[in-house]
Amino acid sequence: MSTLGTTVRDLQRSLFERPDDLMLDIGAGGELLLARLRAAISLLLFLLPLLNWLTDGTLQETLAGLTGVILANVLAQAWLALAKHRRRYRWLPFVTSASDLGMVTLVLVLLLRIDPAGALNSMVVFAIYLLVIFVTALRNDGRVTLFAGALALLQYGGLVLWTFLSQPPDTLLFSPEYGTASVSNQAQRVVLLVATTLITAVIVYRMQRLVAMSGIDGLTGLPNRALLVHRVPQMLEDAREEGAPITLALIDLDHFKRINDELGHLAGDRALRHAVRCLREPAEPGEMMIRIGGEQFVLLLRHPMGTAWERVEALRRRLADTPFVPEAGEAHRSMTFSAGLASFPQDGADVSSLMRQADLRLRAAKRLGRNRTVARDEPA
Ligand SMILES: Nc1nc2c(ncn2[C@@H]2O[C@H](COP(=O)(O)OP(=O)(O)OP(=O)(O)O)[C@@H](O)[C@H]2O)c(=O)[nH]1
Repeated sequence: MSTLGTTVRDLQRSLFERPDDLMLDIGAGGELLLARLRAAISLLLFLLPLLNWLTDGTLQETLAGLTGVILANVLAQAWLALAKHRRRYRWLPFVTSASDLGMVTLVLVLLLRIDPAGALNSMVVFAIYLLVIFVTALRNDGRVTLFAGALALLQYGGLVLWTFLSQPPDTLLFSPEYGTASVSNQAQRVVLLVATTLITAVIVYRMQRLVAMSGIDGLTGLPNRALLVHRVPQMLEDAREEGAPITLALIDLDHFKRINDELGHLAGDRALRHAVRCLREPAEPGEMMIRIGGEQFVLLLRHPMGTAWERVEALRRRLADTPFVPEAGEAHRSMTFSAGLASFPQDGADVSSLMRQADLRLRAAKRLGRNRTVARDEPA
């Protein structure tokens, strides 16, 4: 029961809360993929007015179709340009979903004027509502899925209601090609919209869980090495464009083997969690800590070298002043770390050169007696 409760709470969080930056970055990749697909499909749509003209359609119909397709292409190109932009626009998935749904509703309104029963019974147009909701899963953001589902319900439900209410009483909405549009078959479609929204929301939730599981270290709850490889290069790229400073600190706990040897591996795990709590609890905005393996961590600071050194020194003193208590009543153990710093772009233009430089300085810190932060090259 508690597992079910936890799942429901997690699901709620994934649907209503803003996902973290990693999730949003993955979603921005999905948005770009979708924008490319939309642009390609919009180009293909030019075939429709052409075919209409070739198959003896009226000039008025062809021109109306052409105007619609041009509008779809202009929008698709605008969304593509925004999705490609370096700056991630957090509102973009909401606006593009609304625009896609708006286009479907526009087509439906035009069809309703010609053949109301045919418009309401057309499976092709209705299926596009379902597709638009379904592809929100690529944005990795439950709020976008709920938004698209609610908007589709509002627009489609509104059109159905308006169509039925605007008919004279006892009129049968019938189309020779599409049959009768009845209240019950329209109600089924509304249920289908709700079901698609819920299924898509669950897919988003599962995708978020998978990303979290593959990118988070189970022992400490910190992001793991995967984040260093996938996210930090983009962070450096953004810093380069903005001319913002970034300093990478490579942190290694001192004599950690002794804790394991003397107190056992489980106490060693608790000591690791204790150290991480000490280093994380006063986290500054924009600061990111990654467990890259064993008792080694990378701390990314949005500061130039001098300020970063002061910050890491403050953390070092904090850990040294907060002893680890293995079990209630047992003797306290003092813990310390050594750190090597490298700043971007002076010490390296990419993650591996920054790591190499920070590692050299970390080794120097260990050599010089541990429990210190080294920010310059020391003679070997
Ligand atoms: N309990 C526990 N121990 C770990 C974990 N990961 C790595 N270790 C231990 O961390 C210790 C690292 O030892 P060393 O690399 O020799 O370094 P150290 O003892 O910290 O010494 P210096 O780094 O030279 O100060 C090893 O005993 C590993 O078994 C973990 O997740 N849990």
